[in-house]
Amino acid sequence: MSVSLELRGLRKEFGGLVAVNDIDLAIPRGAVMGLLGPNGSGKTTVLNLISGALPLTSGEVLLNGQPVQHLAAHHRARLGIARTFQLVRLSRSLNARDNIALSLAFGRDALWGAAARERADAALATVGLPGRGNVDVGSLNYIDQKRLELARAIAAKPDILLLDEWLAGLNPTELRTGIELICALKEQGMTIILVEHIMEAIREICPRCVVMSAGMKIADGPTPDVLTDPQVVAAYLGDFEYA
Ligand SMILES: Nc1ncnc2c1ncn2[C@@H]1O[C@H](COP(=O)(O)OP(=O)(O)OP(=O)(O)O)[C@@H](O)[C@H]1O
Repeated sequence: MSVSLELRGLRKEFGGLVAVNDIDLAIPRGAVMGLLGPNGSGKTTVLNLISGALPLTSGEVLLNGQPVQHLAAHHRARLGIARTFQLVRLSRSLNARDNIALSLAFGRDALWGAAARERADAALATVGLPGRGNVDVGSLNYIDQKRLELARAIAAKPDILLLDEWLAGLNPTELRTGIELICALKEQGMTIILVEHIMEAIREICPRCVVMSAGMKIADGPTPDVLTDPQVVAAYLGDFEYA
């Protein structure tokens, strides 16, 4: 399987703080990987460095073998990197369809007008919001706002989907729906990095997990092995007996 995304010596310093400490990682096309770690371990920063929301201090981000770390976020989006944010970011002055259509105009296919609206409606249907294009974003409940944000991310048909705690804040029924939705995207062959604290979801969705602690990668392997790795348990529990 060819490599879709590769990180080489990825490093981010904020002043004296090393938030991401020389991470190496290769994600094959179609793989679904969980990115775990205690609060503040650097997970969101890694997503920001991949998407281009933040400039890196050193290292490389390769998309399908091509270095992209020098490119702006919108350029990387056009090359096939899409993401959701920890806090939902939607435009409340636009309806659901136009939130997606607007981002498609700047996306990889630069779609406008009827073509963009059609693609937007298809994405809404994929995430369980069929026929809801005209609704005001403000009238959507929390899970539907999350669905809409996901629809916007997948509408551009990205190669890589970065989900930053997309399942956080959902009730148990919504969580089930959310997990099934991500599993359906996985079945379609999308390459996904899932930053998540909900272990039930990680176990169900991700065959592979990477764990970060204090900016470093401390584990990478099959999820059942990683979740029982003493070093990972220690990082989560602060139990230095195992460290
Ligand atoms: N823009 C920034 N400026 C300064 N420090 C930052 C910035 N963004 C993140 N940090 C710091 O970098 C470290 C890693 O933060 P990051 O948000 O990547 O962690 P995380 O693993 O995603 O945490 P959480 O699970 O709580 O979201 C933290 O110490 C954080 O305070």
